[in-house]
Amino acid sequence: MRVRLRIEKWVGGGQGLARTEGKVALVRGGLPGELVEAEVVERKNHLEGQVVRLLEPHPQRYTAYLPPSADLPLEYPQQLPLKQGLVQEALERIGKLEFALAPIQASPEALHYRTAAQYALHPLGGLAYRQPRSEELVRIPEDPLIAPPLLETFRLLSSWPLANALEVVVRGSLYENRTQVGFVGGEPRFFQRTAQALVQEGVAGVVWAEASPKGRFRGRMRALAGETRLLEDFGGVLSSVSVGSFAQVNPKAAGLLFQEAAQIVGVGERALELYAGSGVLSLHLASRFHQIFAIEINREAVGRGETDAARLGAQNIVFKREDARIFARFLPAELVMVDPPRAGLSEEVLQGLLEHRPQGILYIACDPATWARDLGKLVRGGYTLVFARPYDFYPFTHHVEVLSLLRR
Ligand SMILES: C[S@@+](CC[C@H](N)C(=O)[O-])C[C@H]1O[C@@H](n2cnc3c(N)ncnc32)[C@H](O)[C@@H]1O
Repeated sequence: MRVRLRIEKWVGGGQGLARTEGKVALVRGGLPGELVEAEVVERKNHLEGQVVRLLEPHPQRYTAYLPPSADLPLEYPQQLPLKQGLVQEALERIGKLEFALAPIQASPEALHYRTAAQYALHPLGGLAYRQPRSEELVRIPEDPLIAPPLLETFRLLSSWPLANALEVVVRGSLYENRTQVGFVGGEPRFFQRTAQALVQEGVAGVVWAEASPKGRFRGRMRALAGETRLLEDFGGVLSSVSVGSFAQVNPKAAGLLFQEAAQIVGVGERALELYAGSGVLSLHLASRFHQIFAIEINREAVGRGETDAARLGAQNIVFKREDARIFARFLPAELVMVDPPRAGLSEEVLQGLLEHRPQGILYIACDPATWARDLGKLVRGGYTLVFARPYDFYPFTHHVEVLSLLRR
């Protein structure tokens, strides 16, 4: 059904909220203040849909080309109060907490900031994005969100027939000004010659990964050509990254967050970092604690962390390839730092924190909703929220990171 809506505000997940005939409508593709025409369907308690026509666009709507993943087409300065509002609202509505956030930290670059990107391969050649919630592929001629080292790789991959892969992943380093490429799907032998050619063209390394139902790079992987790791600068700490496991995609913005985290945690005997990745945060805190345990489930990330700590002489960081749920084995610790995936903390980790009650909990989050849910439980369990600041790691999208500190 087609309706005319005035978007009142932006809510979690990048949807515009509007009201029509006593009902709430949540629609994608609209910005606060805009008058739009939307195609909506009836859900249990609300309407849901997609903007099909802008009747009165936002005066600061961003009109240059953006890929479909960029769901916040607004001039950069206007994006920041929206994101601040999303986090503040999550804290109040989901966490049931009254707390004034510190002002959002903008990304040092509004465009060309991403050092990692995944694309589908279009059957007619070229790189594509899958439309949200559909299998439809949209060919993308350029990607203004990717950082300079990735631009040449994007161009190379766009011009080559890569029909055997399901997806291609690019990871770059600003520090080295180079990239790695990962092909997902098909068989490694399909990509051998392409991998060698890419390395000849200046790509640092190429890997292949099977299309695993467990997720990207969670199944078999094989190095096809060149190097498997690059060094990246995260706020003055040189840490390794690789195409096959997690690393922050906006190193300049993440570097600012790690630096502020190191300033606010104080000093102590022992700290634990859960969901540590390759331990970049632990490396930032190495001089503040006598010993740090970095707990991470991904073997490759743990391997990179151990190599980084050895290269940087941080002998007091001990990596453990473990599930965060067993963190209590490494207690007591004055500080527990967590940076979980979007789902937030598992019930076991939350209960463990409430039972063992470390003095401080540093919580870094990439999903304000699950962060607010977890913070509500920690505060009702006796912790006080003493600091929280949103960080914009992902300009032109609804995503926002948060740095926060709780004390008991
Ligand atoms: C959001 S990333 C943060 C990584 C790191 N702190 C950083 O900034 O680079 C989340 C990390 O948690 C890891 N992870 C996911 N589930 C886990 C679990 N149950 N136990 C331990 N680590 C887990 C992932 O492999 C990933 O490296």
